[in-house]
Amino acid sequence: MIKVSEVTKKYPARLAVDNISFEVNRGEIVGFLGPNGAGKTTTMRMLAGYFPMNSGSIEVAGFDVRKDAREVRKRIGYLPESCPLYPEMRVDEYLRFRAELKGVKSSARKAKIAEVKEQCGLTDVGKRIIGQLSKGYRQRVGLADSLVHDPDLLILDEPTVGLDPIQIRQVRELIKQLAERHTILLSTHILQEVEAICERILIINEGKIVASDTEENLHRKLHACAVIEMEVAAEKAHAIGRVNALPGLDVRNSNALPDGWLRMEIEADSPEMRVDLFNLAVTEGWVLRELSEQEHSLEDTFVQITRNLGVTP
Ligand SMILES: Nc1ncnc2c1ncn2[C@@H]1O[C@H](COP(=O)(O)OP(=O)(O)OP(=O)(O)O)[C@@H](O)[C@H]1O
Repeated sequence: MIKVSEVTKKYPARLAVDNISFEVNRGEIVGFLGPNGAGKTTTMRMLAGYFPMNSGSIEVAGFDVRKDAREVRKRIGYLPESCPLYPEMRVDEYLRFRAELKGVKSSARKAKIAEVKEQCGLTDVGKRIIGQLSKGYRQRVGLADSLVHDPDLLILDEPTVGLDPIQIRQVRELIKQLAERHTILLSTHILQEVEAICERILIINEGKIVASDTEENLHRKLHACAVIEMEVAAEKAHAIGRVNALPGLDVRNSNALPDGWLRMEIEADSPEMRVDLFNLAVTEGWVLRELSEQEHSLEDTFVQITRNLGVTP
């Protein structure tokens, strides 16, 4: 659905996108992640045909963004970061205007507008003035606008930025529903958003694509070893010495707790080494009250990927 090949974009004082290539398949929901200034918005604007690139090529549904801009725009629904709505217009009026501009046939316009309003939960606010709506509702109007010409592909740039937690949840639910019928590329720096919505993650950092995989695979690639948390009733120096004496296990943090308990964070070659630790506790006669594998969050993974490149997100 999207094929980006060796694309570069330079601003006068900054190389914003540096020779990136990636693909998005039809039906996929891909999260486009990156720290501030990484190049997400610039890439999305180029994809939507709003920004020229310096070199490389972008195809959307087989059409070249530069040569067949009209065909590409027909197939893309683009929700920019700050949605340029007309605040003095009423919702219905605005959607009619946008549908006309996007070439929706006049005979189909009324039904299409009703459909996207229904999809975006706007049915009751058609007569309201956009500038008087809450930010969450304005965002829905932006989404309805991006859908009105029935595009195959949705490009959503930080769709929940500035919304309150309830609105964020509603917009996420809406995006999930849209994902049933559309291919979606969604930029965000909110990691929970990616976890909640996306099937695959593209990470961009300093204008370069540094990772592209499912969340699970990214975790697996980055965290080949495991961290095990263990709490035992044992004397600190002795217990650490005994754990470290086992091959493939290394105590990286320890904390003596009240009542003689000791908490250890142990790096292990594999999570299965919890069995070795259990056997050690039995042999040593330690009372054991916790033995668990630490979960890696997407945040850990993201920080590690960007830190590996010498950048703090
Ligand atoms: N119109 C512009 N002129 C000059 N430099 C720009 C322009 N737009 C963006 N930049 C710079 O290009 C780089 C990439 O910006 P971009 O907005 O694409 O990043 P982003 O990943 O979307 O960031 P954010 O998460 O903060 O929105 C940044 O260093 C930014 O300052």
